[in-house]
Amino acid sequence: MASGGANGEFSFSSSTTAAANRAGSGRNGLPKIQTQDSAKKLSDAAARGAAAGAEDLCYDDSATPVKAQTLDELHSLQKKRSTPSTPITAPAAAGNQGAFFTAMSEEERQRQQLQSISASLASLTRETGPKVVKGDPARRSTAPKVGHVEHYAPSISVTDSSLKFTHVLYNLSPAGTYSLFYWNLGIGVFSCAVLRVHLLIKEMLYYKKKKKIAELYEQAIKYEKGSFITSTGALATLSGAKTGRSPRDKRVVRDDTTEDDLWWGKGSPNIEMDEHTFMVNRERAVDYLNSLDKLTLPSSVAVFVLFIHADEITHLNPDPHACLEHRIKVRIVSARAYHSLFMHNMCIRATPEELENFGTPDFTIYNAGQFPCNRYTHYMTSSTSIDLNLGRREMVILGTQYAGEMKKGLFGVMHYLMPLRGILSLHSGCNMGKDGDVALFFGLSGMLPIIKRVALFVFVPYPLFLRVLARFPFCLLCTGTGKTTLSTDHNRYLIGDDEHCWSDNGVSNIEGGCYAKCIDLSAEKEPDIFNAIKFGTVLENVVFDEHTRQVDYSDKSVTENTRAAYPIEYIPNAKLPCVGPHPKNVILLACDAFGVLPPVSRLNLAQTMYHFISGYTALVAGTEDGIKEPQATFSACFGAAFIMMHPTRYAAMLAEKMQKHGATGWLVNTGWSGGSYGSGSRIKLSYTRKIINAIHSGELLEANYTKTEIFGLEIPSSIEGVPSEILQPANTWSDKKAYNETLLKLGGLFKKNFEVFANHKIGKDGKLTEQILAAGPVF
Ligand SMILES: Nc1ncnc2c1ncn2[C@@H]1O[C@H](COP(=O)(O)OP(=O)(O)O)[C@@H](O)[C@H]1O
Ligand SMILES: C=C(OP(=O)(O)O)C(=O)O
Ligand SMILES: [Ca+2]
Ligand SMILES: [Mn+2]
Repeated sequence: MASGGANGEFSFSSSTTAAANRAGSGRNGLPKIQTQDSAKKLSDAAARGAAAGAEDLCYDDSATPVKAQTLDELHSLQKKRSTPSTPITAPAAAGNQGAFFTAMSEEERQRQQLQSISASLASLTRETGPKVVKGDPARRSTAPKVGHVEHYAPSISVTDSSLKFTHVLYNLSPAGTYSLFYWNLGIGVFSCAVLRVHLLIKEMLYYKKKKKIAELYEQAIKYEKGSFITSTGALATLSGAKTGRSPRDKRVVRDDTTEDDLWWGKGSPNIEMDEHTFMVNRERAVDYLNSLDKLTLPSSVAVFVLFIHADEITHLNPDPHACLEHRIKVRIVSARAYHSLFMHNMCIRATPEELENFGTPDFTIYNAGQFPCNRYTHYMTSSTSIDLNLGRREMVILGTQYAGEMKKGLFGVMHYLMPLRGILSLHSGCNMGKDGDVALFFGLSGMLPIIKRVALFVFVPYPLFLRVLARFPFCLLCTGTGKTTLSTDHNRYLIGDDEHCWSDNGVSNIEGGCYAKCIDLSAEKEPDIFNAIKFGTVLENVVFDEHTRQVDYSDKSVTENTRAAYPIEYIPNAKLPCVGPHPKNVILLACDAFGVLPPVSRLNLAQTMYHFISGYTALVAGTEDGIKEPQATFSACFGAAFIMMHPTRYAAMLAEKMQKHGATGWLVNTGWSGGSYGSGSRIKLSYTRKIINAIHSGELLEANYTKTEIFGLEIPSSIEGVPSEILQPANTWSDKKAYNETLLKLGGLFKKNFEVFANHKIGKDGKLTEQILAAGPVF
């Protein structure tokens, strides 16, 4: 089946003799491409239909059943002792938001912003846009400023919702803080000669941010049960019944545009819906949001997802806004301050000037997560639906409050838009050494228990559905593979922990913040992440001591997927702006709970592609009777849940870029050693860090290698600081027979998973294709 680039140097042919070429495809088996300008756009026809006969690839997902049966129980889990006693009183009227801009009259600016918000919230079928009022209804003292738009409606009828005001909180900012910002800027300009410029930027961003955070905290604490300030100043919150993403409820509108560009059918993560159903859900979300007393729009209405082209940014240029070419202006409309603060932290924050000139958003998210979708609506299979409409540039969220849906939803949008521009979107962490050497860390999302028996889901009307969710008999628990943990490295500059782009000019972060797992977090093992949990950080689903407000990171009472979302400048050595040159090392992370993959192996290009397309990690299945066993998971491109086009399209782009820029591939097992889950143990994080250091420094390129059986992986004989015996998995298993059986079992699973990719032909040259097919396990 045709799939891939019209210009493609890369192709996957259905060669069955590929294995025969294996011997010749050692690590030097592939010549480097010398092309100068080979960032070729791959044909739009690439993705379609390619998955025929595929197994379902989208395994790395589904929402976590929360460990509570009622809302009260959920809230009681969060705190270690009694119920909260501190009365929350509304702060004395902060007055209305101050005027920071003089170019346009404040009056006019507000009127325009309110109108734009009203337009976003307008019902498309009934009355005009809602009357939008700025400010918290509880604080309002003066006459409200009202924004209102006329809307072309097929038939206008008036309902109660059109008679009420919708209160909108945005650009939450007590007047005066900006003067601090400008004061700081002044000092900054003065002391520029002595201070590193990026430190200044960090500080300025900090002050700019602070004002917004304070009010979002107040809103959360006042209106959202389960919101507390922890001992380090973070905002602890609960995400409700869903404590992980729900990829099986992620739907994409299939229309004329997406029909050709996107990957549909078996194996694809894009579950289709039609335009009409999208509009039904959109209307449902908008009606819900308008029925509320107030809405919060994060950090002002305008949150930028800023995406920068590295070429126009020399690495000393501190201005992250220098290049606007690939950024997308996103408006997030949500009911919860928690969601606003989350997106404020995770997106690239706009400057005051950008907010002033925000105009119409490029993309809008309607987050009505507290409200379920209606199962009588066509296509709906549960009370959760995350709906993407690329044509309308909108996303609607119903039935899940897990904030990660928003960030990963936008990632999906980038996975669509960027490849169309010849830019590769990556589900990877990224950091850079002092000498400018960049490393990418690919790995599957972790901590996403899979509900296996979805059929057991019995619909009970909200809010009783918590009871049902708690009763899933079987789920898979997996841990993260290490993107966030390993890219956050005290000796290197952090470019980002999760979502990047690789263009002709280098790498850039899509986001402006990090989303770290907190389970078992410790200051000793992960100091930078630990210290980033402070004022401004959103702390999801953690348990804390009611009196000391100290978080117990080992407590899994609410969920194992506890999370912290913080702005990237909370990491002391963040690289701002978050861009870097072309990667030198591409590290594929797998948490192998079978314990048979080596802690590190060097990959040739064909092997890198094989493992990139496979996207392996292992989950640990927990059953009701407490038996736990590893289960292989394959997720193409280490993120099948987020890609929009066929995996081979991204893989071909990665191969081309790695060849062109001479990047080396590595496979790092951050999982088990000395036996499978249950008998062996997880490789120590300190060892993995030593291994990663040896990759960064170039030490590992110089090592002596031996090749393994079955997978044909090249293992170094020694690494400074790591016991040599653990480098060869065979040595660490006491039961050699069990080792061989497990190795063969895993090899078989890889083979079976890859079958579906064997029939892909991209472009004319089948050479790399054959090599990739030969680069998997052979036995
Ligand atoms: N050897 C190891 N390498 C990497 N992470 C480890 C290791 N051992 C334990 N961990 C833990 O595993 C988790 C990795 O998760 P994370 O870095 O968030 O993954 P991702 O960002 O890829 O989803 C962290 O909680 C980390 O502390
Ligand atoms: C951000 C997420 O993933 P990760 O585990 O890759 O950090 C998520 O799943 O919500
Ligand atoms: Ca992820
Ligand atoms: Mn992560």
